[in-house]
Amino acid sequence: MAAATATPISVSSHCCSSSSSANYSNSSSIGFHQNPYKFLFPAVFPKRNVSLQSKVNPFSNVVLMQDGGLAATVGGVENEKAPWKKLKEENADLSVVKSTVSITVVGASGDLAKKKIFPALFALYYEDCLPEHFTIFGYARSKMTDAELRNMVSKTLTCRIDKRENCGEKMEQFLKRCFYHSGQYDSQENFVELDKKLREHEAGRVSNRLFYLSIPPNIFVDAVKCASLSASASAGWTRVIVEKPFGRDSESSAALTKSLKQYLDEDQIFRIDHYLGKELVENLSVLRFSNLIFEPLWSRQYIRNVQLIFSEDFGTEGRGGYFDHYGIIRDIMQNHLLQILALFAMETPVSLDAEDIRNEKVKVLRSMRPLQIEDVMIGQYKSHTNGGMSYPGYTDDKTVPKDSLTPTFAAAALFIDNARWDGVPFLMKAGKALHNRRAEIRVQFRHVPGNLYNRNFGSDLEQATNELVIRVQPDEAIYLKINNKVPGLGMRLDRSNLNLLYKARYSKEIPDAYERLVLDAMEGERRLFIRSDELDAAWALFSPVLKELEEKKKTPEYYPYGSRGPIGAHYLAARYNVKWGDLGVHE
Ligand SMILES: NC(=O)C1=CN([C@@H]2O[C@H](COP(=O)(O)OP(=O)(O)OC[C@H]3O[C@@H](n4cnc5c(N)ncnc54)[C@H](OP(=O)(O)O)[C@@H]3O)[C@@H](O)[C@H]2O)C=CC1
Ligand SMILES: O=C1O[C@H](COP(=O)(O)O)[C@@H](O)[C@H](O)[C@H]1O
Repeated sequence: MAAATATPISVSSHCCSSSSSANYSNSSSIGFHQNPYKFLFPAVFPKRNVSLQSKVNPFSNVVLMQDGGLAATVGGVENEKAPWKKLKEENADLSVVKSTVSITVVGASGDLAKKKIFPALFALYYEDCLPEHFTIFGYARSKMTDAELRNMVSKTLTCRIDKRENCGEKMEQFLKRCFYHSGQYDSQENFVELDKKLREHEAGRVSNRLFYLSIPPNIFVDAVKCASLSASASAGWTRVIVEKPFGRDSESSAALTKSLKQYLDEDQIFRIDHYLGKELVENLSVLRFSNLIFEPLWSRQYIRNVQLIFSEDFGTEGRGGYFDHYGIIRDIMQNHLLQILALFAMETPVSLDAEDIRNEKVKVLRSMRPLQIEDVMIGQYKSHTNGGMSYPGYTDDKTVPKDSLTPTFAAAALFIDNARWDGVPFLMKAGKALHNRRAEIRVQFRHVPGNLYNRNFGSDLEQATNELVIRVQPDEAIYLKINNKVPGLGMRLDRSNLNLLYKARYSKEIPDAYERLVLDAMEGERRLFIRSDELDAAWALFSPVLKELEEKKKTPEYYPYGSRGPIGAHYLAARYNVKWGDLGVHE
């Protein structure tokens, strides 16, 4: 980062309206070797908003310092352009900021690359969120020319930008920056070839390199080794985004971390959990820490239980081979739902800096009790016929063993043994092939003591419970269920929702989680990525029970494809005097 004494050449700008306390200093992520240029050549990225203040006023100023650094302040200038673009327009001296970013999608021929990564990169390009100089390389074993990669990418660019103005033109420009190199994941020679091509495109600029590992986990380490030894940036930073799964238990996860750290420093590793990039998950901290009305209620004193619910209305279609080795607990609970739980339950961090937030998340995870076998139930979907349509069971998938006991559904009760949350059940429920697709957090508050209106609620006091729902997807919303009087001369009570429905409140589309996360990785913002100690703490909670379930060959409770899931989930909740909030008529 520019020295505090450097004189700013005033350039104000704004690009992406994502919040971020991004760190441009590059001081801790500087390639595999010490980088002598680190303070002189930060990557030229559109600086995003840096504080909560900028959430309210989502525009940031980017200041080019005379020593070539970029600094950001929060300002009020509405300017949708990227800093580098603005710099150019204002004829600022760009010679000091001639750096470039090369993004290599390793596993470019695969499902995730097509479905998420290339569309996210294009969306970032469309929104002017990528730096002026960038190159994208696809890398995989499949033989492809640049033209074939571009064709593949253009066919699968079904992103949210599709219908926007100039989309076709932008896409053409974008595709011209995309290239392909075919190679093995364990061949240093092939990565040397990649390095050579990258250098040609970098054309002598200070290069920063981002590798996105979109490959099966068994080849993560090979690819990291080759990228590290043969294709890391010589002057700028090198970072690697790693996709889950990060192991399948504590031991394998620790082994993976150890292997990765042979070639990378911890701060070069960006372990992605795409749920952390979802808008409503990002908003969780804002909701808690910037509204006086919530934080005082955020404890065992007022909260009866918290529910983290994930459901999908499709099965493992096409991913059965992967899924059968992991199951729903590892696929969804140990990562996505637990990450949300940690953000929900952590203490107030010292600041919004990545390390402060991650420190608090680790603390809360380490205060949790490892999941006990009696506090978990598992299910598996079976085939079902409805209205002449027939839906396959999990084991009908050809890539799944016929006798598989892998859970496609699970419900669990977790506890945080600290002063704030002692005794409050945190219930998780996750399943595939259910009746709807949804991810949400439900917070059920305690009953009003000595409620004057008790008799107006009849016998079911549950009806009167206040509930805060944070619907992560679809139809992103935050709503609070309250009790009110029905207008009229009588005294009849009703239950209503105070509803912040995002699509009604905001016309701007919500970016895909991958856009936010890829941009964060390029900016060196680690807040939404998983640190290794977080990962260890997360596995410590689930590994023992996963082992026990497997050793005991616990049979899952079968539920029909498209149903609301197994009955056992209700019994589990009932043990803790909880009713799932997503089942009522007034969901
Ligand atoms: N797909 C998804 O929705 C999600 C995926 N993930 C994770 O992202 C990563 C990539 O996922 P996805 O794209 O679905 O994976 P794929 O199975 O599509 O694999 C990606 C690429 O890796 C190469 N590959 C596949 N199997 C092997 C193998 N056994 N040995 C060597 N290379 C192989 C193939 O490229 P080629 O043959 O050309 O080399 C393939 O195109 C995985 O870690 C996955 O767990 C995480 C969340 C969601
Ligand atoms: O990580 C995963 O997430 C997807 C669900 O992601 P979403 O953003 O579409 O909700 C899930 O289907 C997949 O099994 C899992 O690996």
